[in-house]
Formats: sequence, C-alpha cells, structure tokens
Amino acid sequence: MSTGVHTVAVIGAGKIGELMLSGLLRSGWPADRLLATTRRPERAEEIATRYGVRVVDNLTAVRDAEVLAISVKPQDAGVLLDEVGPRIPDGKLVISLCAGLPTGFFSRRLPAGTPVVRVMTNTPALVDQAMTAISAGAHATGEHLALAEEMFKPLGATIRVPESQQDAVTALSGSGPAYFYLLVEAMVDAGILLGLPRQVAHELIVQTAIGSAVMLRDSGEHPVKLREAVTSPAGTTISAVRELEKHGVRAALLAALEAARDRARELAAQAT
Ligand SMILES: NC(=O)C1=CN([C@@H]2O[C@H](COP(=O)(O)OP(=O)(O)OC[C@H]3O[C@@H](n4cnc5c(N)ncnc54)[C@H](OP(=O)(O)O)[C@@H]3O)[C@@H](O)[C@H]2O)C=CC1
Ligand SMILES: O=C(O)[C@@H]1CCC=N1
Repeated sequence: MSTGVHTVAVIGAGKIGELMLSGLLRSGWPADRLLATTRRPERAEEIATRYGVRVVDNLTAVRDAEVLAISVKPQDAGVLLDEVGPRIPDGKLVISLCAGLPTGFFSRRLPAGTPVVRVMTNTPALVDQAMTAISAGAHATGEHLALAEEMFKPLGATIRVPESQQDAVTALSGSGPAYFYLLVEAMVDAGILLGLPRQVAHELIVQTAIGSAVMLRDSGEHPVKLREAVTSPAGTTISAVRELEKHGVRAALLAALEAARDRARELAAQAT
C-alpha cells in the first residue's frame, strides 16, 4: 500500500461508522481522505453536512478508497459483499468491524489475495476511550495491522489478538460498555430506593465509576486488592458484597458474557 495518509471509506456509516469518521477527523485525518456510504439519502446528507466528507455509493467507495472499513451489521454484510465484493480492485485493505464475522467470510467474497483485518471496537470511541482489538485475516501483513492501529489509536487503546479470540473480545469489550451502563442504571435506582434525588444518585455513581476505572488503569492493582481496600471489617461494603454474592452477580456475569460470545458465533453461522 502507498505511504502517507490513506483514503478510508467507512462503508455503512451508522453508529460505529460515524464514531470512526468523527474520531479520525478529530485525530487530524483530512476530510478529503475520508469517504462514507449509507443506505438512506437522509443519512447521507446528515453525514456529509456534519463531517464535510464525501458520501458516495458503495461502488464509488471501493473504487476511490484504499482502505474499506466495513461497518454494516453482520446481518447486512452478505448483501453488501454481493454488491461490491467481486468488484473491489486489487491493492485495497478491507477492515471488518462486524461482530462475529470471521475474516474468511469476507475473503471468500473478495478478489483473491485481498488483505482482511478484523477489528472489534466500542462506543467510548466517542470520547477517544475506545478499546479496539485488531486481528490479521488472510493476506494481512504487519503493515496492514499497523495501518489499522494508526486508524484506531486516536479513538483509544488498541491491542492485537489472534482472530480466534475475537468472539470473546466482542463479548467483553465490544458489548462491555452496555454492562457498565446497566450496572450504573441499577445503582442509581438503588440510590433512589435509599432516598436520594435521581440527579444526585447519578452524579455519585458516574464519578465513582470514573474514579474506580482510573484506579484500575493507573494503579496496576488487581481488582480484588482494590475491592479489599474498600471493604472494611464489619463495615457497609461487606454487607453489600455478601448480597451481591448471594444473588449470584458473579455467576450472572459469567453466563451473560458467555451468551454474548455464543451470539457472536450464531451471527457467523447465520451470515449468508
Ligand atoms: N454498536 C456498537 O457498540 C458496536 C458495533 N459494532 C459492529 O459495527 C457494525 C455496525 O454496528 P452499528 O453501527 O451499531 O449499526 P448501525 O445499524 O447503526 O450501522 C450500520 C449502518 O450500515 C448501513 N448499511 C447497511 N447495509 C448497507 C449497505 N449495503 N450499504 C451501505 N450502508 C449499509 C445501515 O444503513 P441503515 O441506517 O439504512 O440501516 C447503517 O447506517 C456491526 O457489524 C456491529 O457488530 C462493533 C463494535 C461496537
Ligand atoms: O451488540 C452488538 O452486536 C454490537 C457488537 C458489539 C457491541 N454492539
């Protein structure tokens, strides 16, 4: 692939596609090196107006861009590839953001030798705090992985993983923000149960979540150690922890993330 800033097409500029566009622009990626595609004209207008990038049809995108970031839903990937797969010119890099879909699903529908990279990012990309896992598919070299990292590092942290781990990654970090939002919802409700105004409960829990996350990141301590530091003998915390363990929160999380991983596998099996 040529050196310098590559022209990237976000194919399927929905929630995640838009996060990619906005993140790349925030990082200084030139707008004239970004393309987007959508299905709906009103969405096309919205993206073009909001970000000043060319919104084109899929065939124009695969012709004009060097990197094709496919951010359609897994259920829509087959139709997209039927449209553009055989007509992707040589020398393009295909990056899939699609949960569950193995790179082989793309390689089988692309010209022989097309490099494919699979990434799993998440919505904190909006605030440049994403966790993005990057895996090499067929024909992807270290150069291709480095280019994917260059694209996603401005959005947050990146990690390289074997593709075999990507369904687990999807369960943990791809879907992960939703679990934390659910936890915050429940703790705010608990605050209300204990007589706090909703806004006060919300402010308390959000900052506690931020502080706890920063401690996890910056202290390097194991979460058990950090939890023990809060849990005073015969104090309030151990009373709550006992209830959490009694109600099976730990087992519930294990089952929930296993279900997410299993759904990723189902998406692959159902993709046509
Ligand atoms: N949401 C998340 O937190 C994460 C999602 N992902 C993955 O990212 C991908 C997108 O997810 P998300 O952004 O949430 O979904 P969205 O539905 O918001 O975005 C998908 C977009 O692709 C468009 N689209 C579908 N088919 C075509 C096509 N043939 N040509 C052009 N555009 C098309 C859709 O158009 P239309 O609006 O008309 O339907 C939509 O705008 C999925 O594969 C998902 O697994 C990965 C990490 C996190
Ligand atoms: O729920 C989903 O399928 C997508 C992929 C990971 C997060 N959201």
